[in-house]
Amino acid sequence: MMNTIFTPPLYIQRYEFVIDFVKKNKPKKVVDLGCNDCTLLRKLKFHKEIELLAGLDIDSAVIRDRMYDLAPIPTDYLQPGDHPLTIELYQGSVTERDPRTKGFDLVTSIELIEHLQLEDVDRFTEVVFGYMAPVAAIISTPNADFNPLLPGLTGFRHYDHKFEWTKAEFQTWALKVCREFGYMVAFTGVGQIPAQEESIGFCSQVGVFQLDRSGGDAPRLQSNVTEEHLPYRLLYNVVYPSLCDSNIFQRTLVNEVLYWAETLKREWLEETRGVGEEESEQTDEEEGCSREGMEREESQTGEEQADRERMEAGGRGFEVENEEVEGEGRTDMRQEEPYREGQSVCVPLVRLCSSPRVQALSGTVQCLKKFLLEDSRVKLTNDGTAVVLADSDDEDLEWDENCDNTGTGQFLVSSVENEDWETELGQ
Ligand SMILES: C[S@@+](CC[C@H](N)C(=O)[O-])C[C@H]1O[C@@H](n2cnc3c(N)ncnc32)[C@H](O)[C@@H]1O
Ligand SMILES: [Mg+2]
Repeated sequence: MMNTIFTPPLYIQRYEFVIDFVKKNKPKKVVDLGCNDCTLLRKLKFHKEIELLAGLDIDSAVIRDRMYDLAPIPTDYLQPGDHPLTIELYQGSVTERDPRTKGFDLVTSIELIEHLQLEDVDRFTEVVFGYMAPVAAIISTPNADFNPLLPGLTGFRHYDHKFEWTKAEFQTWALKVCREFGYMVAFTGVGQIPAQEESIGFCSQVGVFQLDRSGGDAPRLQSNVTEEHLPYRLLYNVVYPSLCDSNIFQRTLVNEVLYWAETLKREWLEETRGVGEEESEQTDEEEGCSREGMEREESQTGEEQADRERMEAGGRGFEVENEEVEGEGRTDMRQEEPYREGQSVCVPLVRLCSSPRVQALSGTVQCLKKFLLEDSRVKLTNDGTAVVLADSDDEDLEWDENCDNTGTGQFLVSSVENEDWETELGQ
């Protein structure tokens, strides 16, 4: 009923209120008490600053209902985020203390307290503000003063509500919390009817509590439970892949480098083949001379043009002009093109940095070199300035031990890597 008179619906406005707070305050650890089917958690999951997102509800069935919607999706593996994210869902009561809920930056309790008996509200108050002691807490509950404006409402707004507080009652409770536990509170809310009497306030009243650090340490409740006592039951726990994990970082960078190097190689082979055909009537093509062909400015194709545009779009891609690149000191754009060495094609690291993603991951050519030197899946030239690839269009078929002049079998390894991905993604 309530939702029909507000646009967007009242429950959405409550979630948006929390999301706006998160955007402004960037908490790293957030726990939602009375998380129900995790709707708010699903929205918060996209806020990159959050590193630990927890949910608690007394009703395990309602959590289980959609908890797997919080699982990482294939994109999370293919493009891991910069920040770590752990999600934990617990079944338990807000009236009990569990050490896993301590140390949070933000506790949210949206339309929960009115479902508790009043004596349990006292326990909730002690647990949240005395024991969990978050930096901030957002508590929302119906505003009984607003009820006369709700068409057709007799009694409470929901059959399970044990009480509905007026503005004055909510504020009395909140100010007592502040005094006892060392918090400051701001009163606000969501859901207003235009031209309503201002004194009535919002349909859902909200208290935003902030730990008051001005007066030193606030009094904290002594816990009479041992820290080993874990009354909440962990129902679901997932750690998202992130670039903070060095294995994931390395794998992401190598995949990106191999993909981009193969793309550049293929484009370059197509271009040199075109040049080769033009020149074939005049000269016998020798191995190693294709690079000269590429240096012919007039041979620029549409793809090369696109490449150069990509390089420019990469912005920092060619800061390498200021960097010392070991070996030949390549600073000439033309010398950054792939070149042939025996049966291999070498793609300069400088050129690979024209991929904005490779650039963003590695930072500089020197760092890229360092990362790749540590990885057996990538073969570098002796001077470490270029990635060595098999000189063929279909490396899976043709890059066998006979043509692997590097002895690393790098593409066999990298295709195993691809199979790993498929297993991981369940494809
Ligand atoms: C009205 S729903 C609100 C759900 C959600 N916060 C939202 O805004 O959409 C109240 C939730 O609190 C949960 N709940 C009730 N008593 C609880 C308790 N003692 N401890 C933890 N959760 C409780 C209920 O199971 C229910 O999911
Ligand atoms: Mg309610």
